[in-house]
Amino acid sequence: MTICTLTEQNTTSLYVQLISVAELFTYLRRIKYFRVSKMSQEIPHWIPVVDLSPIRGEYGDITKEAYAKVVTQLGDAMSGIGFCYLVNHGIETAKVDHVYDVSRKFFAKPIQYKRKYLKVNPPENFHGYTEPGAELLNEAEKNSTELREVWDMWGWWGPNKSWEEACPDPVESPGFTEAFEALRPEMDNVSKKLFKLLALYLQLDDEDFFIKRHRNLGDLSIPCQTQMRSMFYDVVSPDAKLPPGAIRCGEHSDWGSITLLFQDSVGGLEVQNVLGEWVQATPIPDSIILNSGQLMELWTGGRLHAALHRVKIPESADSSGKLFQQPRQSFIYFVNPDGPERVSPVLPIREGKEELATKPTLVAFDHYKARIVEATMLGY
Ligand SMILES: O=C(O)CCC(=O)C(=O)O
Ligand SMILES: [Fe+2]
Repeated sequence: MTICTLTEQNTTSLYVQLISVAELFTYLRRIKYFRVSKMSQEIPHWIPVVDLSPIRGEYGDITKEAYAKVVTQLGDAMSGIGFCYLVNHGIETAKVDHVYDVSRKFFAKPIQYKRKYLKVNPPENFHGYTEPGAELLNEAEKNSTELREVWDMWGWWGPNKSWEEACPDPVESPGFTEAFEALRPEMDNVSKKLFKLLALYLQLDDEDFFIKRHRNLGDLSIPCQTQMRSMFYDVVSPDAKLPPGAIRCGEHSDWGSITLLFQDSVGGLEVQNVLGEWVQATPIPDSIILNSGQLMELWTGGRLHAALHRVKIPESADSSGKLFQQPRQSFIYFVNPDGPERVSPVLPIREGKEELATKPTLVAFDHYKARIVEATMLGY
């Protein structure tokens, strides 16, 4: 009996010595994944594509039968890797292209021009321009440098500067503000449909649970931190000395309810799956990438998890064999609950997400402000 036990122990320790620490880590995560994943049959090694054509059109016109055609696919994706591509989402391509166009023109302007629009009064208000390196989404890597520059278009305006004062000069940047504003109702419409689908998937008692907590969608008078964010990742010259830990966007999870992301064809976005592996979010033309944020994770007891993601600098060989980086443009609609909303789990805590049970109830406004302070300590 004793000999047998010793032999087992020896075998185990020998095995542990033979496999690398990295393999051990992956192995442990895998065990944990199989324990936590009762809903998804597959290990998420890719980002699923969800076709929204059954629910094209106005939120108010979509039937239960139409939602039923999409609900499982969307919900499985969001409770699996936590990310999916939305195709046939019905958002007008011309409006999306217009935002790309005005964004590229704005970011191409001299830094002196862009600095006129630096954010005033964050975290109370987060509208305006952010210089490269001034914001750090990866709170754990305080010494890294995130190379993106950002324009944030706050939705609710509150007691701050007037809209006209805070937006780029209409002569210097014609159509800039209008492009974002034209897209906003479209984003609100698709967001409401997604909230309906998620509530149906999760079988919440009230299928309008999320809708009721995002009345800011379509009503700009409601205090909230829903925002559009346009991001430009400039070319880095092959000979440039990058600061240590330079990355386009450090690993992080988003802060709010859901995120809708448009990216150009350059790529570089990666999503971490439950095994700790980085999965490429390869650009799919005309798609939107959807993911859930920290408040959605908390609300759903971890059923919809806020996956870590990052944007690496893509490198490819040019004719001289040097590495070069391509510029990249993306933009996001970050959907957040109405500001005073108090968020705590409404579903049983998912296995593996026990830490959520220990979190205090978060007030949407306070949570977002705390995240802004954390991310912007360097730059403002
Ligand atoms: O630019 C991207 O593709 C992603 C940026 C991002 O994840 C963020 O700003 O939260
Ligand atoms: Fe993000």
